[in-house]
Amino acid sequence: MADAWKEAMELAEKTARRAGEVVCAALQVERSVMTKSCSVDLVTQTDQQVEQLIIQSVRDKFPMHRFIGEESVAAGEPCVLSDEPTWIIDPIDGTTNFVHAFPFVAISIGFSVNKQMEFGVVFSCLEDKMYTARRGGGAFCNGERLQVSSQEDIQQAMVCTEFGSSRDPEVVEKIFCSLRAVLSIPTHGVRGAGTAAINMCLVASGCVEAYYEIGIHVWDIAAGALLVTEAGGVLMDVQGGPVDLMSRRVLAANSPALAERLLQEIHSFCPIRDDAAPSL
Ligand SMILES: O=P(O)(O)OC[C@@]1(O)O[C@H](CO)[C@@H](O)[C@@H]1O
Ligand SMILES: [Mg+2]
Ligand SMILES: [Mg+2]
Repeated sequence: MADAWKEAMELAEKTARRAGEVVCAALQVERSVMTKSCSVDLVTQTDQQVEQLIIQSVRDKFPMHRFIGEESVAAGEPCVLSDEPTWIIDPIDGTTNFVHAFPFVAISIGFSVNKQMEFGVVFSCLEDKMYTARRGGGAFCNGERLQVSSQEDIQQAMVCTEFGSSRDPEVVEKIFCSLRAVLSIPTHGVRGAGTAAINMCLVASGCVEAYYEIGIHVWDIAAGALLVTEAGGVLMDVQGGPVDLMSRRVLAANSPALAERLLQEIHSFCPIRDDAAPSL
């Protein structure tokens, strides 16, 4: 049976690669750094330029499709996931890495229909790694099939998480309490690429057994979520139960058992949802 979204997925890969060229070129020149929600929540003109490049490329081919783009939302566009075909875009995941030329920077493009992810594309442009997943079609990196780790023992697991961009003392305390608890299980180690999208690709690749974070946004994880499940992994909320892409909480793991063990150590909290009505 023909794949209704084959052309769209091909466009996503082609556009992610073009966007990666823009990001790599921008790394060679001075970068204009601005801030959003706080002094450490960074954005650059390149983020905005890349998002517009992706949206325009899609609009030219699919004028009726909808968008949830990180920088469009920051500029006041609604963050609403409907049943309509919707492109969920993080033009640069790892902007802080990009500003510091820390070599993990990704373009993340997820595609949803009827609130179900149909494909995900994450281009780690400094590594030249194109991660792709099609619902029911598997997950790949540069054409090589991905499979999550088969490690079942949490005490032999590597876990990814991030410190995030909140510097609220209560949030920082919870992040460090979770970090201490996960490390003290003990696990082999905790790592963070500085981008949720690449952290989820590392789970899908079997390089780490799990990734959790509270504070991410739907555009950080939409594409990576499908990569994880198509590579045989699982997604959960950090307190168990099904993942909610708008909740700003995610736990991705190689197996339900390891996820259930890990969530016992996470000190959770509830950020304002991505789809929450804007405060007056
Ligand atoms: O604003 P960006 O760069 O699109 O994304 C923010 C982000 O990189 O920061 C977190 C790490 O603190 C990641 O989980 C998340 O992907
Ligand atoms: Mg991001
Ligand atoms: Mg971003």
